[in-house]
Amino acid sequence: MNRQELIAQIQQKKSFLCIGLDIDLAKIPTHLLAEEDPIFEFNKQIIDATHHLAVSYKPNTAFYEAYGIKGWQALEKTIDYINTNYPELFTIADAKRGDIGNTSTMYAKAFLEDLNFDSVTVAPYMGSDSVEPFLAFENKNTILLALTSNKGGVDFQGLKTENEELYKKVLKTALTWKNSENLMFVVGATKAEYFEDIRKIVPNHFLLVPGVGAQGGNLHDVCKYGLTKDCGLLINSSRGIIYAGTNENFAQEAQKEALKLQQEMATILDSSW
Ligand SMILES: O=c1ccn([C@@H]2O[C@H](COP(=O)(O)O)[C@@H](O)[C@H]2O)c(=O)[nH]1
Repeated sequence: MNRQELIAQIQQKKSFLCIGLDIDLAKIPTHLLAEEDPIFEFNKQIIDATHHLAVSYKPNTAFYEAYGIKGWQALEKTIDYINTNYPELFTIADAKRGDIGNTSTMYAKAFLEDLNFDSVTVAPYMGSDSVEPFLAFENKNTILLALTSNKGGVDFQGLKTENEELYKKVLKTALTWKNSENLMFVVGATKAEYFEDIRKIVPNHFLLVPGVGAQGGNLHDVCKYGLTKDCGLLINSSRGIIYAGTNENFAQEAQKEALKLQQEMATILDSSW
């Protein structure tokens, strides 16, 4: 999917919501455990109930890898289901990969080619040659960790190097890499006070913003400086939406939570566009 298609979808749905599919078998309704593939069945019902309110879905691969081969198969079925039934949706493999060049090429192939996600999250720690194999994929996005939502995110990302914080150095350096137009950046909603500075460095790139909902980040605080003329934001909520209900009505409960966020987003977009 290209940038214009993503922006068109945001405008049409008045939403920049990304729903996280972080499946924990201990948290899904117990009646689904009798299904042959409970993870896929859960995802399918969540996606069917919320696809008109969201522009993106983000399975975090940890929640699939943890269930071995069955988990990986559920991930494959989930991405195939989205690509077949809702091809307009922007898909993110939240895998946080990155390694020496030839290994990164294999990671990129696995997520962007074989599984056919639109994007994958990547850690910048190993530098340019660990990220450029991802950036080489046409019409795909590499979402680089910049300033993460967790408390310890600032342990390293906030360290000053050459008189500026490491996360700023990551943003500036990444812009010099080949195919940098294929970059997006992860910035946590819990770090809203940093968005003004971040937008000065990356005024046009999309930011994937996790941390709204269960982690306590606030949508309006993020939008104050994060929003651009093209929106420029994908706001992720995982647990806050998918585990809103615990019984047979779980998909409807998830839809209600997604609708609340979408309505807030529509108000924000209406007042800024
Ligand atoms: O800085 C980061 C980067 C990634 N994440 C991931 O996003 C979701 C958030 O889930 P919630 O349930 O909405 O808290 C999860 O997959 C994280 O691993 C993040 O939270 N922060």
